[in-house]
Amino acid sequence: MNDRELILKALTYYKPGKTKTESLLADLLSKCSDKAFVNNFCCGIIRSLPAVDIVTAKISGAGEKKTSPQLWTVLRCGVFDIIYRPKQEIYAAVNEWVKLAGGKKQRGFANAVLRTVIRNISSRSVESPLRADFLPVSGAAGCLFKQDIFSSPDKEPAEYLSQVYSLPCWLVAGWLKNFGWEKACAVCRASNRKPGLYLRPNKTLTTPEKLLELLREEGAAAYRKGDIIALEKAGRPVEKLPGFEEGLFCVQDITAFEAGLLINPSPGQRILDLCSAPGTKSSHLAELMQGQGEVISTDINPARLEKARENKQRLRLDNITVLDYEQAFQYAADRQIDAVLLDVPCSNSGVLSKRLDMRYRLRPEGIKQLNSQQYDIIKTVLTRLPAVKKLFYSTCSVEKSENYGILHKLLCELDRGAIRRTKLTLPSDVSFGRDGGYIAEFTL
Ligand SMILES: C[S@@+](CC[C@H](N)C(=O)[O-])C[C@H]1O[C@@H](n2cnc3c(N)ncnc32)[C@H](O)[C@@H]1O
Repeated sequence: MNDRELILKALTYYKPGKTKTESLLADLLSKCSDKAFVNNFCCGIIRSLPAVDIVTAKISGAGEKKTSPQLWTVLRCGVFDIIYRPKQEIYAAVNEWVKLAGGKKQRGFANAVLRTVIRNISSRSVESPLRADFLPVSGAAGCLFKQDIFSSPDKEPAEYLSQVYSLPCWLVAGWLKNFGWEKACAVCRASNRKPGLYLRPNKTLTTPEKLLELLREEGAAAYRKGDIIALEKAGRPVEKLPGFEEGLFCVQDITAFEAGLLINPSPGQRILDLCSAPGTKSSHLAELMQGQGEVISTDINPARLEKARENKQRLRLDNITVLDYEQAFQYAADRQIDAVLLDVPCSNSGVLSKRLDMRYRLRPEGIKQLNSQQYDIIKTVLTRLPAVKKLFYSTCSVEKSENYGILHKLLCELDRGAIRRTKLTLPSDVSFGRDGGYIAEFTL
């Protein structure tokens, strides 16, 4: 099977929100020949399926229910190639997909639909303001159609953004309410970008300069952004990069890195990281403490906590104590704790570009459930470790109810304590991009 046949086979049975994209991709990548093409194509199309389906249905009159799964997938792949890969020679791309449509009748149908889509496009790559005949693809550039395809951004802004960026309408409506039009558009764009990969050098073992040199010597395309290294092209899995086994770096986005800088623990302090797995923030705190003091690292999920143990070993950070959940509370109760970090489970709405499936799984009820889980995690600390006075609460969500909303509710109910500092970062696609996230320091 060639790469397109493999993609077609995998995507024919893809069910948004149900199929596990990670396993789908892992399986595909183990069989294909051009890994970068297959990975980019599949991630791109999975992110954009609703927009692709709207274009296909509107222009051709064809619908998912009226065609076989294989034929519908051929149309999806063809439309995606036409719109989202504007550098591709258009008819060559279409022909490749048409060939895979099945018998003569199906091939004729796919050919007719894809050529109708092409005829309805005035430009595959042009900068335009957001309009009902425009589908943004990358930054301000996108595909301009000869007819209106989407809702009017002026009359139904949430509907429009939800359609062109393939995001749930209720989620976009919340962003519009909380951030306004410009910022909500930027969050939508960032949620659909191909995410950048950043490495945090382990400063107890190396420096950003030395790590950069090592990576470049081995052929990786990388550059420094302050203390972080942006990896443009690794050419291999992260675990195979030079310095990984030796613990010289950890994969971490700039936003999560800045959360560690905000916590800024001093050497000699003792910090409890209660939701620590797989240990990325724990290791950053331990590094910032220059190998002194102690980070107590635990998590309710033992399998995930094992990853934190592995990371501690790999990064050679002796000032991290990884303990099972119950054991960690007993250990912490007998010691002075300077601060607790609660990097709680969340909707991931700030990292949708990385969590490909999340946009199809998110529901308002799900966020309400997370809210009570988030609240309960803080309450557990207050009940079980009453001597703790300083806490950091963080998420990779940009939803108000998961961030400020939780802390506000808590402090109102307690009628004591104060929020000292907060930092909300919206995801961005500007210069290599960054995740969205929230961190707050509060005291009791
Ligand atoms: C966002 S992840 C943490 C990421 C981690 N801080 C890092 O930087 O690598 C949230 C974690 O919270 C854990 N978790 C969920 N409920 C919890 C609870 N009640 N107590 C402690 N941890 C919990 C999950 O198992 C998950 O590993």
